Amino acid sequence: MPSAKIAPSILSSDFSQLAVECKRMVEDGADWLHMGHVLADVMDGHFVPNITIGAPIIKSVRKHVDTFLDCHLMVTDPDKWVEDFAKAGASMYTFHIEAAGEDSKALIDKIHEHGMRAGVAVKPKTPIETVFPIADVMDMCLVMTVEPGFGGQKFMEKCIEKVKVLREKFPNLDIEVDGGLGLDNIDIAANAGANVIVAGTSIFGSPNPADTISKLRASVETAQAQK
Ligand SMILES: O=C(CO)[C@@H](O)[C@H](O)COP(=O)(O)O
Ligand SMILES: [Fe+2]
Repeated sequence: MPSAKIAPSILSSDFSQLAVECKRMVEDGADWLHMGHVLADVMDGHFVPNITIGAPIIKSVRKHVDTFLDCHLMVTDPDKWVEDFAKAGASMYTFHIEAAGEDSKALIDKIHEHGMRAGVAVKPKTPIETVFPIADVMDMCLVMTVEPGFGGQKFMEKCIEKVKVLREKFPNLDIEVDGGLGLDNIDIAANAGANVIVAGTSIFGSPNPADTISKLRASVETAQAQK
């Protein structure tokens, strides 16, 4: 079973202090930093109704931390940004299967050629079976537990069934959950087999982020020990 990793989502950070916020999370025990990217695509409209940050910000953050940068691309044309993110210092490039469709396998190859790990994200309404044909080439599956676009939304428990199905079929795969996760629902995700936990609001909004990170990790490790 792959190890537990806690990835605070910088979407919930103070963007005016981004490097300081990232360093604070690393000092508080974060394994990865989850960098959500929602870019406007002027040709196609938006994948989600929000715009946040892109590769230039990753490049700036990379100067301050050597932590694993887990980049979640919520964009209509994920193929377009691979080179920029690789050059900027991204560690993982996770794209949405809804955006890449039939081109997913070729996109994973391209991400690998650019020296990054490849993650594949699925929105709440997308059946998990859509990733099965590429499961042997992807490095991680991101199961969204909210509709992508914003931090601070309510956890959708029904998405956890997908985590169970994936874990059963792919015991060694990194399975990431993202959206509405915190100490009140982490056990549900951990018991289903998720090992990479994204948490924005619950970590950045905690009076003691180090304690929250440590409790989230303990939940995953306890669930893994019981399997
Ligand atoms: O990808 C996304 C939202 O689309 C996330 O990574 C959020 O940033 C998670 O934030 P919380 O739901 O934990 O506040
Ligand atoms: Fe995310």
